[in-house]
Amino acid sequence: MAREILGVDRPEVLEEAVRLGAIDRPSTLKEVREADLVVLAAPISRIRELLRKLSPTRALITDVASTKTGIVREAEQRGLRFVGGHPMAGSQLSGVTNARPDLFRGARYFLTPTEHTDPEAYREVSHFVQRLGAIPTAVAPEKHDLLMATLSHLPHLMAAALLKVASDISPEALSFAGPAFRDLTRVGSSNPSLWADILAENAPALGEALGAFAGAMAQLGSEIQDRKSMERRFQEAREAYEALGGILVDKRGESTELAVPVENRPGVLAEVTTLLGSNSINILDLYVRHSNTERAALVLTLNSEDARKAQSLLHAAGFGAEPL
Ligand SMILES: NC(=O)c1ccc[n+]([C@@H]2O[C@H](COP(=O)([O-])OP(=O)(O)OC[C@H]3O[C@@H](n4cnc5c(N)ncnc54)[C@H](O)[C@@H]3O)[C@@H](O)[C@H]2O)c1
Ligand SMILES: O=C(O)C(=O)C[C@]1(C(=O)O)C=C[C@@H](O)C=C1
Repeated sequence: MAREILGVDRPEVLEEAVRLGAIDRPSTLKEVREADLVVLAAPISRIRELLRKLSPTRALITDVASTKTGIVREAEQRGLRFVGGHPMAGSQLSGVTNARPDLFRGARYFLTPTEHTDPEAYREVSHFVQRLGAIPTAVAPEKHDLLMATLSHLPHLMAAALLKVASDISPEALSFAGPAFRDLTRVGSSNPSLWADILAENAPALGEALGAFAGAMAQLGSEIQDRKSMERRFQEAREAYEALGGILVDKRGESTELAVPVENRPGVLAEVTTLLGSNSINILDLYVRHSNTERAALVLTLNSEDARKAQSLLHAAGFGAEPL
């Protein structure tokens, strides 16, 4: 039987989703109660409301919300066939126009089963996640929320705080900011109502994370004139940074990181990406390693066969390109 993807949202969102090919046709909550799989991708407070509106149903339901404990509890209280989910992918952008088919490729995707989760339901959702190109990772809902408090929610609060501190200096202070400030504050432009929802939902765990952060800042503050201990702190920070998980590339296809040193000039990123794209080389992940404002290295993650091809194409075009 042919698969059909239905969407439920405001009419203008559904119209755009059909135009982009994200859904086959608009639908209603009543109709999706009969679906094989329902993915709830609304703000957290709306997801709780949707769980209530969908009950009772035998459909397998999952969600993508950034916090898990409250939603999983609500679904279980309603006796729904539910497996909580949370993709560690996305951006500060929102709305269907920013949807991308490759958004989840290589990303970690948390699933939060509990002792009440039907193993068959878990297998089905896990299979769905793998079909999106993501890597399912099981974790208990409470542990998930504790981890996210530090790894996602605290950085969003920090971005808001940094932007406020700089804006308070003087009206033009922000216009003088360099790459470090920009890197640290990107998520400060995230959707305000979505983030108000996420932060309120995870307030207890976030309180702990904020306390730990305030303690760490106070400690650093007390040591800033002690060069030895500052050096040790930055050495520790550097080692922790090296251990950061980035995009998870599917281990079935071996991958290689290629560093491409470039000058900071208009169009340089487009030159590299167009060269690779026009030779059918897919960039699995990309980040910029800054050294100063004149030069930087583009670090490209490619599958190993593509990396060899990319290296010779880049050399022929006058770029350096060395595996890391
Ligand atoms: N943006 C990210 O980076 C990211 C990453 C992982 C998880 N999430 C989670 O994904 C969820 C959605 O976030 P987003 O960034 O995609 O937001 P978004 O604003 O892009 O999309 C949310 C959509 O939900 C719709 N909606 C709101 N109430 C609804 C209802 N009652 N019924 C049907 N549709 C409704 C909105 O009209 C909108 O189209 C949130 O729970 C968020 O925590 C976001
Ligand atoms: O990259 C970003 O802009 C994000 O905010 C993505 C991000 C995060 O890493 O914190 C934000 C919220 C989601 O729940 C998952 C991922």
